[in-house]
Amino acid sequence: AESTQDCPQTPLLQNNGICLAPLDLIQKETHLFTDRKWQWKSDRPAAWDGPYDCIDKYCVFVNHQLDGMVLISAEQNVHVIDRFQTAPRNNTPPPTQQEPPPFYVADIPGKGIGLIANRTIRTNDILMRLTPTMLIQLGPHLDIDAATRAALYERAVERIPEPRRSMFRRQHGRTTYEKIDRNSFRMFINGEENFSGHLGVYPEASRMNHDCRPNIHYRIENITHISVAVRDIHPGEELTVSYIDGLQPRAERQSRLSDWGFACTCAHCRMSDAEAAASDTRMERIQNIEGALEKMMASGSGIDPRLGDELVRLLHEERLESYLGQAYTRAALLHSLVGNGDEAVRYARLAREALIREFGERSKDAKAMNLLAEEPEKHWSWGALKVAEKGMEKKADEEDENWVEGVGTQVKVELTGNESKGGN
Ligand SMILES: C[S@@+](CC[C@H](N)C(=O)[O-])C[C@H]1O[C@@H](n2cnc3c(N)ncnc32)[C@H](O)[C@@H]1O
Repeated sequence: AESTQDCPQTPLLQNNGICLAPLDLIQKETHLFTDRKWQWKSDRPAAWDGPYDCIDKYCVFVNHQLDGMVLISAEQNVHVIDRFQTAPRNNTPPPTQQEPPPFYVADIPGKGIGLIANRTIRTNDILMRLTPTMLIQLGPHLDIDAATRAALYERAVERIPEPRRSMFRRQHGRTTYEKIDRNSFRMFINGEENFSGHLGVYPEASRMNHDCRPNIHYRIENITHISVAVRDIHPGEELTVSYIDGLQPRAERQSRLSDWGFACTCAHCRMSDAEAAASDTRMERIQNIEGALEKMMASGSGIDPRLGDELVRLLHEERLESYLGQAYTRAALLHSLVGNGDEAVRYARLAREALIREFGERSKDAKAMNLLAEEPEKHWSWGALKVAEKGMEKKADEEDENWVEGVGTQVKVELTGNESKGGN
């Protein structure tokens, strides 16, 4: 690219009259990988090797304390991950002291391989706690041209130590790119900061097939992937997770899964049309209740705790136990607001348990529900509507507007919550 003839107009790409090809063109033609020195912070974090095979700002790093976890990312993310208190797998008790896993790998008709329970698993049992085999920033996965990306991924996979490399290669998918794309879990390692989005590769967890009514919920805490049972599971049952938002009617779910690359054969998708129609009606009702509750709580008026009871009942009927945390929370708040103390406390206990299962011990909503369960009178919602009603009377008398608005705002903020579900 020495002639200036094809140069773009921008002077930024020119250097002393010589037109430099844009970076992606250079990469496309030469697969120009470079090893680098640490640049972002002067100290190299002790657990990390690299940076290797850099393309633009993305390099390969290896963490030799986390069983050789391979990271493809911008260097600053090494420092983000380095702050996490992540237990390496090899710090788990030696195999002789470990219980054998409560599942085995088997061929599942129509689905490839999957996991089957070999003994009874109880609700809230944790089945797997995994550090990633690989972590890939979304940037290189989405932005680098396909040929360079394929070469980069091959180099990165070569750095995974055995036996994890073979396990990676045994995953579903024809190419390395497909194995990453079809099996990984989307995650954010640094909240909403730039460059936070990553794909986590956890081959042991990826053996779980999809079910629209899963018995396993997963969450990712920092970079640790945790699988928890959402109901009791009997020996011989398949362990399943949901790859999509499960609160959708059958046609919508199937369309999303077909975008994902397969036709779902789970029991819920194979139901008769009559059963599916009844299920879809329940799903519609769930959506309508959710909408009504949002409005109710935002306005702070017309609070009807029976809607909370119905929401919880419908989720149980639909076997959507992985969504119970928020539903129990809503039911607890509705009952608390109107002063139904016993019901509020009962739901708050259930909410606390479900929220810890879904979001972990550090869940803020679980802490709020713990307060409502243990010291209800200290919770903001406790009988608040009665107080608000008194306030309304007061407002009518004294034109005191701010007071009632304050209650409405608080209700809205508490209910919306900011904890989100995990997802592929
Ligand atoms: C993450 S992998 C799960 C493990 C996979 N069965 C294997 O053999 O490695 C996802 C793939 O499994 C298959 N699969 C998962 N859930 C399924 C389902 N409910 N119905 C049909 N195929 C399914 C699809 O081929 C999908 O692309």
